[in-house]
Amino acid sequence: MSDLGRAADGHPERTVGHRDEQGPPPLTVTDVTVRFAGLTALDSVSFTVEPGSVHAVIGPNGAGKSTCFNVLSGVYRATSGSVRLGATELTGLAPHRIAALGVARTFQNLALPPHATVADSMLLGRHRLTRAGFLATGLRLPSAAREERRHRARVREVAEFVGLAGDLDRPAGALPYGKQKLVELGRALCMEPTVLLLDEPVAGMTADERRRTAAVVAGVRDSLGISIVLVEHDMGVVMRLADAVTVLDFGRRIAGGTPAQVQSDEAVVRAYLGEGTGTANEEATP
Ligand SMILES: Nc1ncnc2c1ncn2[C@@H]1O[C@H](COP(=O)(O)OP(=O)(O)OP(=O)(O)O)[C@@H](O)[C@H]1O
Repeated sequence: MSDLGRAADGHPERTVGHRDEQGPPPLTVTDVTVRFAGLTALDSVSFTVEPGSVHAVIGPNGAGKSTCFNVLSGVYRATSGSVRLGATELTGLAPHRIAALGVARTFQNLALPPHATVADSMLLGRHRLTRAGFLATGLRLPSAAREERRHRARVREVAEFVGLAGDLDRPAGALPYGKQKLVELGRALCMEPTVLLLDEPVAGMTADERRRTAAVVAGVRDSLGISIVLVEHDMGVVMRLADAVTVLDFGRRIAGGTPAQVQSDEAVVRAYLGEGTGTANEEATP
């Protein structure tokens, strides 16, 4: 894969890179249904994540967002329907196979090794790209050392992109929460994904951290051309970042379109009002 693109904060010195000419393939969700012992968590949901776009999946509590995320990442198996990346069927594949096909994810709750440095945490993302076997690495053969140097250089580039260049040698667990979330994002980027699945990336963050993270996510799309699926409660971030929005309610897709379209959609407003948390645009300014 190519160099990283311009950093999300628009840092002028960083080079703009390009992904391959064709960009990532579309991620197509078709008629996905998930049932848990009598409860239909997703009911024939379809949407397409266009290449290089941010596609948000929103909805009131219990709407099926997490279930949808878990189907895309392979944690849950759809009862019926399909998920395809380009022509490749992802339905029923194990999470590591889906990751190996270029669909990386972050977690809603932090999933970092507590004492590892930022660099080592992000290096974990390079695992599937590592060629040297255990033996070569264990024996510290020159080929393995060369490969590790290459991966560490890449980790540095990614760290710079997400704004963590100054934190590489610090224990990830000692960083402020917002930065720890960026380490997770960086680790996912280190996998060189074509699609990034973000599970509530700004949950629990301060306003400043939210803004910074949103800028990094926008940079991932704009500079790297990676498609992003964003499951997020923060409407301000969704409305600012998303190119397209799918709205779920009680497991059904009740609306889809641009942020402006879904914001004024009656069914969407009703769904959010029904939850008693206000309208979909209540939190429009993060
Ligand atoms: N593993 C499971 N077993 C049984 N039921 C589940 C499971 N996971 C989710 N559900 C149910 O499926 C429905 C959809 O839940 P889901 O967590 O996908 O919604 P959500 O939109 O992510 O909600 P929230 O915003 O509260 O996180 C809910 O009724 C939930 O209780």
